[in-house]
Amino acid sequence: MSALIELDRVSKSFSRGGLFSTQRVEAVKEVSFALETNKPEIFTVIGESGSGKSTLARMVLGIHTPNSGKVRLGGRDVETYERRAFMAEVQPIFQNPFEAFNPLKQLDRYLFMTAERFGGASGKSAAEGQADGALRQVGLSLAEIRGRFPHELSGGQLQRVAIARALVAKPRLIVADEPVSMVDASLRMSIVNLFGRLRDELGLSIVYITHDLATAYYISDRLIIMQKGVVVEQGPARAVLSAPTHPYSRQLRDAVLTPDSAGAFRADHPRKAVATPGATS
Ligand SMILES: Nc1ncnc2c1ncn2[C@@H]1O[C@H](COP(=O)(O)OP(=O)(O)OP(=O)(O)O)[C@@H](O)[C@H]1O
Repeated sequence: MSALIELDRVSKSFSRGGLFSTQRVEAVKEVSFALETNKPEIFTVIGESGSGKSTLARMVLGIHTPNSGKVRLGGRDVETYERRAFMAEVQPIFQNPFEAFNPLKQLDRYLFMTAERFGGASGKSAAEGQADGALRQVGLSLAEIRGRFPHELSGGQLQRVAIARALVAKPRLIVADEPVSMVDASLRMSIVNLFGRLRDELGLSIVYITHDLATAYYISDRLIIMQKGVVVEQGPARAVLSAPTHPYSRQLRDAVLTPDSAGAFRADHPRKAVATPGATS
Protein backbone atom coordinates (compact mmCIF):
# COMPACT_ATOMS: atom_id res chain seq x y z
CA MET A 1 0.00 0.00 0.00
CA SER A 2 1.33 3.46 -0.81
CA ALA A 3 2.22 5.88 1.94
CA LEU A 4 -0.25 8.50 3.14
CA ILE A 5 2.37 11.14 2.44
CA GLU A 6 5.86 10.60 1.13
CA LEU A 7 8.67 13.05 0.59
CA ASP A 8 11.25 11.69 -1.77
CA ARG A 9 14.52 13.66 -1.67
CA VAL A 10 12.83 17.04 -1.85
CA SER A 11 14.87 20.22 -2.15
CA LYS A 12 13.82 23.84 -2.32
CA SER A 13 15.91 26.94 -2.86
CA PHE A 14 15.05 30.61 -3.14
CA SER A 15 16.73 33.59 -4.77
CA ARG A 16 17.39 36.52 -2.52
CA GLY A 17 18.79 39.97 -3.20
CA GLY A 18 18.61 42.52 -5.95
CA LEU A 19 19.52 42.82 -9.57
CA PHE A 20 23.28 42.84 -9.03
CA SER A 21 23.76 40.53 -6.09
CA THR A 22 21.42 37.57 -6.22
CA GLN A 23 22.00 34.95 -3.58
CA ARG A 24 20.67 31.42 -3.65
CA VAL A 25 19.34 30.12 -0.33
CA GLU A 26 19.00 26.37 -0.10
CA ALA A 27 16.13 26.18 2.36
CA VAL A 28 15.57 22.39 2.21
CA LYS A 29 18.05 19.85 0.90
CA GLU A 30 17.17 16.31 -0.09
CA VAL A 31 14.71 15.54 2.70
CA SER A 32 12.90 12.21 2.66
CA PHE A 33 10.32 10.71 4.98
CA ALA A 34 7.00 8.92 4.78
CA LEU A 35 3.91 8.55 6.94
CA GLU A 36 2.10 5.28 6.50
CA THR A 37 -1.54 4.94 5.59
CA ASN A 38 -3.67 3.55 8.43
CA LYS A 39 -0.96 4.21 11.00
CA PRO A 40 -1.92 7.52 12.57
CA GLU A 41 1.00 9.35 14.11
CA ILE A 42 2.33 12.71 15.12
CA PHE A 43 5.42 13.30 13.04
CA THR A 44 7.41 16.26 14.24
CA VAL A 45 9.81 18.46 12.32
CA ILE A 46 11.94 20.35 14.79
CA GLY A 47 14.79 22.81 14.28
CA GLU A 48 15.94 26.31 14.99
CA SER A 49 14.70 29.36 13.12
CA GLY A 50 15.70 29.27 9.46
CA SER A 51 16.35 25.51 9.41
CA GLY A 52 13.76 25.00 6.67
CA LYS A 53 10.77 23.73 8.67
CA SER A 54 8.16 26.05 7.17
CA THR A 55 9.49 25.53 3.66
CA LEU A 56 9.16 21.80 4.20
CA ALA A 57 5.61 22.25 5.56
CA ARG A 58 4.67 24.32 2.52
CA MET A 59 5.94 21.60 0.19
CA VAL A 60 3.84 19.00 2.04
CA LEU A 61 0.86 21.36 1.65
CA GLY A 62 1.52 21.82 -2.04
CA ILE A 63 2.05 25.58 -1.56
CA HIS A 64 5.70 25.39 -2.65
CA THR A 65 6.81 23.15 -5.48
CA PRO A 66 10.13 21.41 -4.83
CA ASN A 67 13.03 22.26 -7.15
CA SER A 68 13.84 18.59 -7.12
CA GLY A 69 12.35 15.48 -5.58
CA LYS A 70 8.69 14.58 -5.18
CA VAL A 71 5.93 14.89 -2.60
CA ARG A 72 3.34 12.15 -3.01
CA LEU A 73 -0.06 11.79 -1.38
CA GLY A 74 -1.39 8.25 -1.56
CA GLY A 75 1.34 7.45 -4.07
CA ARG A 76 0.38 10.31 -6.38
CA ASP A 77 2.49 13.41 -7.05
CA VAL A 78 0.78 16.30 -5.23
CA GLU A 79 1.40 18.53 -8.24
CA THR A 80 -1.10 16.46 -10.20
CA TYR A 81 -3.92 16.95 -7.68
CA GLU A 82 -6.74 19.34 -8.31
CA ARG A 83 -6.48 21.80 -5.42
CA ARG A 84 -9.89 21.09 -3.94
CA ALA A 85 -9.33 17.32 -3.92
CA PHE A 86 -5.96 17.83 -2.25
CA MET A 87 -7.39 20.15 0.43
CA ALA A 88 -10.06 17.60 1.25
CA GLU A 89 -7.22 15.24 2.27
CA VAL A 90 -4.61 17.58 3.71
CA GLN A 91 -5.45 20.59 5.85
CA PRO A 92 -3.15 23.25 7.29
CA ILE A 93 -3.01 24.94 10.66
CA PHE A 94 -0.79 27.99 10.81
CA GLN A 95 1.09 29.79 13.52
CA ASN A 96 -1.00 32.90 13.99
CA PRO A 97 -4.74 32.24 14.31
CA PHE A 98 -5.45 35.98 14.10
CA GLU A 99 -3.97 36.01 10.59
CA ALA A 100 -5.84 32.88 9.58
CA PHE A 101 -9.22 34.62 9.75
CA ASN A 102 -10.45 37.87 8.25
CA PRO A 103 -11.25 40.14 11.23
CA LEU A 104 -14.45 41.31 9.52
CA LYS A 105 -15.83 37.86 8.88
CA GLN A 106 -17.83 35.76 11.32
CA LEU A 107 -16.04 32.57 12.29
CA ASP A 108 -18.94 30.24 11.63
CA ARG A 109 -18.85 31.27 7.94
CA TYR A 110 -15.40 29.71 7.58
CA LEU A 111 -16.59 26.47 9.07
CA PHE A 112 -19.70 26.30 6.88
CA MET A 113 -17.71 27.13 3.76
CA THR A 114 -15.10 24.45 4.51
CA ALA A 115 -17.84 21.89 5.25
CA GLU A 116 -19.48 22.57 1.91
CA ARG A 117 -16.36 22.95 -0.18
CA PHE A 118 -14.18 20.17 1.22
CA GLY A 119 -16.24 18.18 3.73
CA GLY A 120 -18.99 17.05 1.38
CA ALA A 121 -21.81 18.88 3.23
CA SER A 122 -24.75 19.79 1.04
CA GLY A 123 -27.11 22.35 2.44
CA LYS A 124 -27.17 24.58 5.48
CA SER A 125 -28.17 22.09 8.12
CA ALA A 126 -25.55 19.54 7.02
CA ALA A 127 -22.88 22.25 7.12
CA GLU A 128 -24.04 23.36 10.56
CA GLY A 129 -24.03 19.79 11.83
CA GLN A 130 -20.48 19.21 10.58
CA ALA A 131 -19.29 22.53 11.98
CA ASP A 132 -20.78 21.73 15.38
CA GLY A 133 -19.24 18.24 15.34
CA ALA A 134 -15.79 19.61 14.54
CA LEU A 135 -16.07 22.35 17.15
CA ARG A 136 -17.03 19.77 19.76
CA GLN A 137 -13.90 17.78 18.87
CA VAL A 138 -11.86 20.79 20.01
CA GLY A 139 -13.90 21.54 23.12
CA LEU A 140 -16.15 24.23 21.65
CA SER A 141 -19.59 24.23 20.03
CA LEU A 142 -21.40 26.02 17.25
CA ALA A 143 -23.63 27.73 19.81
CA GLU A 144 -20.54 29.35 21.35
CA ILE A 145 -19.06 30.46 18.03
CA ARG A 146 -22.10 31.44 16.01
CA GLY A 147 -22.00 35.02 14.81
CA ARG A 148 -18.73 35.81 16.56
CA PHE A 149 -15.76 37.62 15.08
CA PRO A 150 -12.09 36.65 15.56
CA HIS A 151 -11.33 39.50 18.00
CA GLU A 152 -14.02 38.23 20.35
CA LEU A 153 -12.01 35.07 21.09
CA SER A 154 -8.69 34.50 22.84
CA GLY A 155 -5.69 33.27 20.84
CA GLY A 156 -6.09 29.79 22.31
CA GLN A 157 -9.80 29.64 21.45
CA LEU A 158 -9.14 30.96 17.97
CA GLN A 159 -6.47 28.33 17.36
CA ARG A 160 -9.06 25.73 18.37
CA VAL A 161 -11.46 27.17 15.82
CA ALA A 162 -8.65 26.93 13.23
CA ILE A 163 -8.20 23.26 14.15
CA ALA A 164 -11.98 22.73 13.94
CA ARG A 165 -12.00 24.32 10.52
CA ALA A 166 -9.34 21.83 9.42
CA LEU A 167 -11.37 18.95 10.90
CA VAL A 168 -14.56 19.97 9.08
CA ALA A 169 -12.89 18.95 5.82
CA LYS A 170 -12.43 15.42 7.25
CA PRO A 171 -8.81 15.30 6.15
CA ARG A 172 -6.45 12.38 6.54
CA LEU A 173 -3.48 14.58 7.32
CA ILE A 174 -3.04 17.87 9.15
CA VAL A 175 0.08 19.98 8.72
CA ALA A 176 0.44 22.25 11.74
CA ASP A 177 3.16 24.87 11.34
CA GLU A 178 4.19 26.21 14.76
CA PRO A 179 0.60 25.95 15.99
CA VAL A 180 1.40 26.70 19.62
CA SER A 181 4.11 29.32 19.39
CA MET A 182 1.66 32.22 19.50
CA VAL A 183 -0.59 30.62 22.04
CA ASP A 184 -0.23 31.47 25.71
CA ALA A 185 2.30 29.12 27.35
CA SER A 186 -0.32 27.82 29.79
CA LEU A 187 -2.53 26.66 26.89
CA ARG A 188 0.14 25.03 24.73
CA MET A 189 -0.11 21.65 26.35
CA SER A 190 -3.88 21.57 25.92
CA ILE A 191 -3.44 22.15 22.16
CA VAL A 192 -0.83 19.41 21.77
CA ASN A 193 -2.95 17.10 23.91
CA LEU A 194 -5.76 17.80 21.49
CA PHE A 195 -3.49 16.64 18.65
CA GLY A 196 -2.92 13.42 20.56
CA ARG A 197 -6.67 12.89 20.87
CA LEU A 198 -7.23 13.57 17.17
CA ARG A 199 -4.62 10.94 16.38
CA ASP A 200 -6.05 8.40 18.78
CA GLU A 201 -9.77 8.99 18.31
CA LEU A 202 -10.07 10.14 14.70
CA GLY A 203 -7.06 8.29 13.29
CA LEU A 204 -5.57 11.49 11.95
CA SER A 205 -1.91 11.89 11.18
CA ILE A 206 -0.30 15.21 11.99
CA VAL A 207 2.91 16.75 10.72
CA TYR A 208 3.82 18.98 13.65
CA ILE A 209 6.31 21.73 12.87
CA THR A 210 7.88 23.29 15.93
CA HIS A 211 10.97 24.64 17.60
CA ASP A 212 9.57 23.71 20.99
CA LEU A 213 11.42 20.68 22.24
CA ALA A 214 9.22 20.01 25.26
CA THR A 215 5.93 19.76 23.36
CA ALA A 216 7.74 17.78 20.65
CA TYR A 217 9.02 15.30 23.18
CA TYR A 218 5.69 15.08 24.91
CA ILE A 219 3.49 14.37 21.91
CA SER A 220 5.56 13.10 18.97
CA ASP A 221 5.71 9.54 17.78
CA ARG A 222 8.58 10.15 15.39
CA LEU A 223 10.59 13.22 14.57
CA ILE A 224 13.24 14.67 12.37
CA ILE A 225 15.66 17.34 13.52
CA MET A 226 16.64 19.88 10.88
CA GLN A 227 19.60 22.18 10.64
CA LYS A 228 20.30 24.44 7.66
CA GLY A 229 17.84 22.60 5.46
CA VAL A 230 19.21 19.14 6.20
CA VAL A 231 17.85 16.35 8.41
CA VAL A 232 20.57 15.76 10.99
CA GLU A 233 18.76 13.20 13.09
CA GLN A 234 15.57 11.16 12.88
CA GLY A 235 13.71 8.34 14.54
CA PRO A 236 11.27 7.60 17.37
CA ALA A 237 10.92 10.80 19.40
CA ARG A 238 11.89 9.35 22.75
CA ALA A 239 14.95 7.62 21.45
CA VAL A 240 16.18 10.63 19.51
CA LEU A 241 15.62 13.22 22.20
CA SER A 242 16.81 11.04 25.07
CA ALA A 243 20.08 10.17 23.40
CA PRO A 244 20.80 12.58 20.56
CA THR A 245 23.89 11.66 18.61
CA HIS A 246 24.35 14.68 16.36
CA PRO A 247 26.09 17.66 18.01
CA TYR A 248 23.30 19.98 16.85
CA SER A 249 20.62 17.75 18.40
CA ARG A 250 22.54 17.78 21.68
CA GLN A 251 22.90 21.54 21.48
CA LEU A 252 19.19 21.87 20.84
CA ARG A 253 18.33 19.65 23.77
CA ASP A 254 20.71 21.41 26.13
CA ALA A 255 19.61 24.87 25.00
CA VAL A 256 15.96 24.37 25.79
CA LEU A 257 16.15 22.27 28.92
CA THR A 258 16.16 23.48 32.44
CA PRO A 259 18.00 21.14 34.86
CA ASP A 260 14.60 19.95 36.16
CA SER A 261 13.08 19.12 32.82
CA ALA A 262 16.37 17.55 31.69
CA GLY A 263 15.66 14.80 34.21
CA ALA A 264 12.43 14.05 32.41
CA PHE A 265 14.37 13.10 29.30
CA ARG A 266 15.80 10.19 31.20
CA ALA A 267 12.52 9.16 32.76
CA ASP A 268 10.80 5.95 31.83
CA HIS A 269 7.47 7.64 31.21
CA PRO A 270 8.32 10.76 29.29
CA ARG A 271 4.79 11.65 28.30
CA LYS A 272 3.92 12.03 31.94
CA ALA A 273 7.26 13.41 33.00
CA VAL A 274 7.60 16.42 30.70
CA ALA A 275 4.90 18.78 31.74
CA THR A 276 6.77 22.03 31.48
CA PRO A 277 6.44 23.30 27.94
CA GLY A 278 6.32 26.86 29.19
CA ALA A 279 9.87 26.43 30.47
CA THR A 280 11.16 26.38 26.93
CA SER A 281 9.79 29.64 25.66
N1 LIG B 1 10.01 32.92 0.03
C1 LIG B 1 11.30 32.96 0.39
N2 LIG B 1 12.20 33.73 -0.29
C2 LIG B 1 13.49 33.75 0.05
N3 LIG B 1 14.02 33.03 1.07
C3 LIG B 1 13.18 32.26 1.78
C4 LIG B 1 11.78 32.18 1.48
N4 LIG B 1 11.21 31.31 2.38
C5 LIG B 1 12.19 30.89 3.18
N5 LIG B 1 13.38 31.44 2.83
C6 LIG B 1 14.67 31.19 3.46
O1 LIG B 1 14.83 29.77 3.58
C7 LIG B 1 15.44 29.44 4.83
C8 LIG B 1 14.51 28.51 5.60
O2 LIG B 1 13.36 29.26 5.98
P1 LIG B 1 12.10 28.60 6.73
O3 LIG B 1 11.09 29.68 6.95
O4 LIG B 1 11.69 27.39 5.99
O5 LIG B 1 12.76 28.16 8.12
P2 LIG B 1 12.05 27.81 9.50
O6 LIG B 1 12.84 26.72 10.11
O7 LIG B 1 10.60 27.57 9.29
O8 LIG B 1 12.24 29.15 10.31
P3 LIG B 1 11.24 29.85 11.36
O9 LIG B 1 11.14 28.91 12.53
O10 LIG B 1 11.94 31.13 11.69
O11 LIG B 1 9.94 30.06 10.65
C9 LIG B 1 15.73 30.76 5.53
O12 LIG B 1 17.05 31.12 5.23
C10 LIG B 1 14.74 31.71 4.89
O13 LIG B 1 15.23 33.03 4.94
